[in-house]
Amino acid sequence: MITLSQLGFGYGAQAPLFQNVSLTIPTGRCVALLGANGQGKSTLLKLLAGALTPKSGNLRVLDEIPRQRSPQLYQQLFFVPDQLELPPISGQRYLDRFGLFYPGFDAERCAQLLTRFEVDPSNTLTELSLGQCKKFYLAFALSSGCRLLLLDEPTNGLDIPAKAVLRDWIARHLDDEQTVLIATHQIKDIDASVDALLLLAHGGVHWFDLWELPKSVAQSIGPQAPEHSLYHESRAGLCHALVPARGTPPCEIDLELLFNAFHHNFTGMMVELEPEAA
Ligand SMILES: Nc1ncnc2c1ncn2[C@@H]1O[C@H](COP(=O)(O)OP(=O)(O)OP(=O)(O)O)[C@@H](O)[C@H]1O
Repeated sequence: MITLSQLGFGYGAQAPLFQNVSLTIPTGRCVALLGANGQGKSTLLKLLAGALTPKSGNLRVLDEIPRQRSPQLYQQLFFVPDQLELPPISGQRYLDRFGLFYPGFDAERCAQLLTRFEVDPSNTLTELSLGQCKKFYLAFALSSGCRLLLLDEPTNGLDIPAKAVLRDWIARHLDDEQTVLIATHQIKDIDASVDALLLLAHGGVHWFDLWELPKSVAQSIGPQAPEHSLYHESRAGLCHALVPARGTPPCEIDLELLFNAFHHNFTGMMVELEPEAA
């Protein structure tokens, strides 16, 4: 589905953002792309979408080289950027015109989503609020039938009901042939929907399969950090810790805790949890 081999990229003369990154993202997964500000989340999505050219290495997306921007790839790849610029036409006209480009576009599903998002497609796109624009474009993306959806901060500007609609759609309508990559700082908005993480930290890209993770790590909450804690932090007077699983029944891991552990480059944690490449 997506393969990065020895990928390198940096802007101009700036220090490289990615160096020798090799990774495979399998088909059918819903992946949260996490990283502190400036770690390269949007850049990675733009590389995958063919908007930027790698400086070294190889990148393949749906068996294509994204930078070649083939119509075959773009019929199956939908990129929702953080900032949208839509033309001064009605939403319906936009869908009638650009929906034709996507063989799997489902106009009925799009209309249903727009109703659930409470966006009227007869309105002119340039007259929509930021959140309404986001909802419109997300409804288009989610009903495009594309095999790869790249969503950059999709919940930014969305109201609370719309976030629930987004989560529900991902849980119920994503099929085995579709992959979703979601760059976000709002992991709690989508944590129930994702089944893998890509963490950008310390110049590396770390893959976590959330189906596999509970086999190696567990979470404990108590008055103090357990002796074998890999990482812990205090929240409202209680200590939330990540500990080696050691045969304990699998439990849900707080993804913010996991992110913080990596962000603070807790060396023991990195050694214990460094995942196998997918
Ligand atoms: N067009 C550009 N030209 C030069 N540098 C850029 C450009 N776009 C991004 N950068 C730099 O590349 C780095 C990564 O930017 P990017 O937007 O990919 O990070 P991000 O992880 O998405 O950040 P954020 O969480 O703040 O959205 C930043 O240091 C940024 O300043």
